[in-house]
Amino acid sequence: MLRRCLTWPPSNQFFCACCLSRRHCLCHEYFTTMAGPEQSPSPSPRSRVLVYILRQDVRLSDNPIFHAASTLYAGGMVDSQLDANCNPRNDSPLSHQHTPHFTHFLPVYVFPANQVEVSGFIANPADPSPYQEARSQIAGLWRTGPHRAKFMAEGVWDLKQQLENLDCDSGLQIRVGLVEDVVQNILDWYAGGEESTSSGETDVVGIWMTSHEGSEEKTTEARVKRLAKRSNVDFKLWDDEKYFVDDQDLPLDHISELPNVYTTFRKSLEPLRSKPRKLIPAPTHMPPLPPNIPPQESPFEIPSSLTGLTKALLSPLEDDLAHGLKHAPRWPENVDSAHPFGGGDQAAQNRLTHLISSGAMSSYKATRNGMLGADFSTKLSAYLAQGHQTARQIHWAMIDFEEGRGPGEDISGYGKGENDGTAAVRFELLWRDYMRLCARKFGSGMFRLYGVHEARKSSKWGADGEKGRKRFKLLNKSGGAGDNPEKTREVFERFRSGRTGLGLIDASNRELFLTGYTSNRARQNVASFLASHLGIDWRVGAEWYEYLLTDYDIANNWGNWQYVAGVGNDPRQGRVFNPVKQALDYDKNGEYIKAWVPELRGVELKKNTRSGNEEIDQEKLMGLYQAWRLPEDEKQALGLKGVDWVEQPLVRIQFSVGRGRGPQSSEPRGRGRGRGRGWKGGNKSNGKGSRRLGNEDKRKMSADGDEE
Ligand SMILES: Cc1cc2nc3c(=O)[nH]c(=O)nc-3n(C[C@H](O)[C@H](O)[C@H](O)COP(=O)(O)OP(=O)(O)OC[C@H]3O[C@@H](n4cnc5c(N)ncnc54)[C@H](O)[C@@H]3O)c2cc1C
Repeated sequence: MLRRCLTWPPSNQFFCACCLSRRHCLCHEYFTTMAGPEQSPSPSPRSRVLVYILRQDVRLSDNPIFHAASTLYAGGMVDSQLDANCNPRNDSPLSHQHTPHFTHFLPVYVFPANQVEVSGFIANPADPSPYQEARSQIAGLWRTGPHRAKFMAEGVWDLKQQLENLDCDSGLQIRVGLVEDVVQNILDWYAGGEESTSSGETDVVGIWMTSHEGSEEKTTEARVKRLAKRSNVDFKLWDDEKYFVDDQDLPLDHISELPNVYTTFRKSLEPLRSKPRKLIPAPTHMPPLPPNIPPQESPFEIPSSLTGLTKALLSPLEDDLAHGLKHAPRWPENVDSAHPFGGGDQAAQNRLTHLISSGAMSSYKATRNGMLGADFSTKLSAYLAQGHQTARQIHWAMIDFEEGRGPGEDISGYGKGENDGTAAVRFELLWRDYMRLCARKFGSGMFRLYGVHEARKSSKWGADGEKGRKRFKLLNKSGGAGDNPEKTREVFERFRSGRTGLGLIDASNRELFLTGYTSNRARQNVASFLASHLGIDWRVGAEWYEYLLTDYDIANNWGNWQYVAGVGNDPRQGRVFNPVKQALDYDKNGEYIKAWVPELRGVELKKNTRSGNEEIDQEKLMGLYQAWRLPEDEKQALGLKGVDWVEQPLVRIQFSVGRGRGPQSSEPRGRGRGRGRGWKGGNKSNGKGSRRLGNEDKRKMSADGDEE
């Protein structure tokens, strides 16, 4: 049943009315040429399946593999891999000579059993799971918590529906297990293994996947490659297209040349606006799924609805949602999540459109250090992390605004080129690239206690990576600083529960626990507090974030944690954020702390001046930032007497407002990652002496550059 093409593919050609193929069509089992007349049926050919293993590239748009599969199947050239100047890329991983001829395309998304707990997929609860629980190495926490699990499920389901809606027999298979086990199962099944019944007519001709910077993910890639080779199947690892500036356009011959300072890296690429490559169009037609598809291997079963999928992911976690915490945070009244967004390619595009048309993108530079509400920053991180969206999609949407196309006509700056907000977003997207490149450069050094210093063995950290370095308290044994691991575990529990006694830290940790999100400003303070004020192994903090963050991203999380902990690529080693000073700068009316620590909502901050005006009572504000400083009668009235985090805070920071820089006059100057706001040498946990910024500190702060 061949028809002449009217719209797609280009006219004067023929295509199969069922699957729209212009080439080898199995719907009616004949082979047709692109423009040739209808031919008589030939003997039934074997199906030739190209398998696409998806990980963090769960989207149809700007996806090189979907695009290539669609284009090649339709007999076209993969011509849309364009560089920033619209020139065809000469680095496409596809050459037509090396592309396997395929008749069917099998996209498979795998929930990897080493990272996501999959026991909730076991069909018969009496059956044991063949996999260990997906827990972190040091603190034994779940690796994927409920917020991200739900977001991932939504993204996968969205893609599945998009593929099914193309109406060309395409779709997405969902599997659980180790990626290599899933691949092995597919290969065995099609090779006619025991369990297959009607699969003998099919050959797997290729396995494609997108490369990833994580060391664990790299191991998976190597294993899949080995399996493919063993089965004589073509394996192709596609370049990651998720960079803002494509990694192939960097002025580096080898990753070892990546500068150890972000500023140097950024300067080598400016102006950033001119660097990203063009988008890859979303396919409108895909090759069909194979007629027979290997089932999920037992004992697991894949649910047939999004609700079922989410339930299977969440059920093992729900057994202990408090995660062993005696005082797990509870959702306070009258506060909204800053990140109420669902997962998926469509949701990502909607969010992006909202940011542009509401003006939030243009005002980003001014608002990005906020902590309350949905629009102070983009909240695109989770979409980027799961590959529901690419950085260059954000870039090109901003270009449209800057050049006066698309939404946002009413917003100031429309059609007037790059503005402070859009430039600042590009700046952050490049930070994200940089973290990914650091992950590539330092590999497993990202996860070591002494981070990249251990990997580098820098002289600063001692030629043997040991000498003169700061000691961290460990959870399982003494870290060498006379610490007691049992006590460290208790402190870590109070940290996770949002009961340290430091308002900003507790608000952020409670928000994170309950919503899966906390702002960049808060993250910096929390990480600094754990690593420097509490002196605890920063990696357990990173694991805690890995568990809870919806936007968890291996490079961004581990890279930022080690950066703030002073063992990463920070030119200003040893900075410490003062969470009281930071609260004064970024939560000067205490709204954020009151939102997430409801026990403190009753603290009355306003007082009348002699002239009858209202002003913030500085002493009360300090009591909000550290509740131990509240007057005794107020503690009594608020029911805070005897509460551990109020009366025995983990750290007491002596800090007072003065020298003309009271909160009303203190406008935040720094833009992030501690720049200008960090507090060097800040752990005053012994409570001795008042800490004010001396001239030396101020000098260093302004000289320290302005990088975020
Ligand atoms: C200790 C710590 C842990 C972090 N863990 C993660 C993580 O697991 N996943 C993650 O995506 N980000 C992480 N970040 C970076 C940053 O906090 C988040 O990207 C940001 O808060 C997400 O909110 P947003 O999308 O509104 O960001 P925006 O401020 O709107 O920024 C736009 C985008 O730029 C990128 N970006 C922004 N800040 C950074 C940064 N400091 N480093 C790298 N990329 C950045 C993100 O992709 C973000 O979506 C971490 C930061 C710290 C200090």
